[in-house]
Amino acid sequence: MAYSSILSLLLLLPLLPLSLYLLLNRNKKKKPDLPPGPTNLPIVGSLHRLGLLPHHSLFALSRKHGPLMHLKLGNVPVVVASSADTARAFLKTHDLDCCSRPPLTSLDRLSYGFNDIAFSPYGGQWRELRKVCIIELFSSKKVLSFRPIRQEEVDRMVGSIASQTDAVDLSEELMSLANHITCRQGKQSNLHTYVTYMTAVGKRYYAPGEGSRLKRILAETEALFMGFFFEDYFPLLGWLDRLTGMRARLERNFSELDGLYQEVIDEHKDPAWRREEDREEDAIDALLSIERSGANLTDEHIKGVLMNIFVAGSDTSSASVEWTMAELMRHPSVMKKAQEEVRSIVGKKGKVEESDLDRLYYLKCVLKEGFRVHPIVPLLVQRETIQHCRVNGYDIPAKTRLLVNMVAIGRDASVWERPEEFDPERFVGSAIDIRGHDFELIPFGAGRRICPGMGVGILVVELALANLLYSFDWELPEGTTKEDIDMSEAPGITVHRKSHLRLVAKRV
Ligand code: HEM
Repeated sequence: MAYSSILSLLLLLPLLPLSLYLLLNRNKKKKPDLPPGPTNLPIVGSLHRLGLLPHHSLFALSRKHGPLMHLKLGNVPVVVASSADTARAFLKTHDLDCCSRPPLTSLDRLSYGFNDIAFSPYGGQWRELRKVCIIELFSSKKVLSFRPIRQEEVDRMVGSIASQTDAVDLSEELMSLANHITCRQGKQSNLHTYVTYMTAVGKRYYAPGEGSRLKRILAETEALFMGFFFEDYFPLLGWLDRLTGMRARLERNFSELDGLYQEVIDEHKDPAWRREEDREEDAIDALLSIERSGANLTDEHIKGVLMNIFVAGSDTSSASVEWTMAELMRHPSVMKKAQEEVRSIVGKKGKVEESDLDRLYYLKCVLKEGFRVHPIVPLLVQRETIQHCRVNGYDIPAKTRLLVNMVAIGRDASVWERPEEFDPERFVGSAIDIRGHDFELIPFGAGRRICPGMGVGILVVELALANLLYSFDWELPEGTTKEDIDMSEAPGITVHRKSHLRLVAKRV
């Protein structure tokens, strides 16, 4: 008996290492099968590869590593979607797994601890705030009710351009248009201001003096959004942000913006202001009355929403028209065709109105091509995965940052013929739309976090461009040719031209 036990023990002996291996690895997780990507250096990962225009650096990397790429920025895992298919996988198939936002240092501070829509993590609070704002700011009824204001401001821009004999700074005119629409001044005095087309910021912060103040503050906000904070990539080194001065800059910008928002809120809380006869109820009133009703909404949420509107609502529309006008100047035959369309459809009426826009088919093709070649928010707004998902057979762990690269998607040679060329004809007869269903072209994003201002953004851009083409013939300043037009980009979440677009406008 003892002999047979010893024998079976001896026979089992070779299996011992295998059993030990299985025992030791029982609780170990399988290593995730991550998408391919560049080799990451210790500590910095691939941060050194990004440069000032990360959408272009990432596009170059995706040509080497493919449409789904994994890399590390500092300590942080990042995936980059660079094709329509991978964008669809993240923003449609796995939208719920990927619809949060990363808690970046600057966003945290400037959104009052994520009490906003654009930068707050996915959850009940974001859903509530987005719902209120969609009803109060972005519903078709609201957008329609602000139509006269959009028209008046576009007319004002046309008048201002017509009054200039030298080359016009079109970038400045468009920026001014977008800001006027956002911060619409009231009829009477600067205290008795009334509704804006979407918020009601009250005073004309873009008026001389106030305007340059707002512009400077917002330029700094943009710079801080793109600024490098150690905390975001190396959480243990967050204290270095004090040494670099970034923390102090952030605090300064925060308190300037806070002062501005507080003024708007105090004004709306003032009983005299509230009784003002001429004043229609606006979004701030609506948010304040929800606050008064005891709902879980505070002044900080209202300030967070104001920040979103200042940042997301104005320079996006102006940049879209600016880039498209620059391309039209480089492509005179396209300009001519677009002008012929708008002039023949609108006739001798004197201006283009919103009711004309539906008939301007070629103009819409021109704008689509503008968005394809120059996506204004080229990496959308960074997202963060909420839970693990599998895309294209690869693991995408929870808490991975997601970048969707619109530059790569817009120049994907397997989708677009001659992708480097600006040619609106490619959209003639094409069913591709820009409203978040066709992932080849999603300038407003897609899925749950799609831009809620898309409807109004499209109207402003179409109305402004149509009137510029209808009212003027455009020439380059004397001594310059179309080859001289500088098409370089300035760094930022929203991509602007590096140099202002200056053109000579001839009234027709
Ligand atoms: C041509 C004009 C515009 C463009 C190209 C644009 C583009 C975008 C893009 C790409 C996103 C990110 C979407 C995503 O993550 O999937 C976004 C988000 C957003 N946009 Fe716009 N936008 C424009 C106009 C506006 C306007 C006029 C407003 C409002 C005043 C606005 C308010 C917002 C807000 C609040 C978000 C955050 C949505 C969320 O996270 O839930 N945008 N926009």
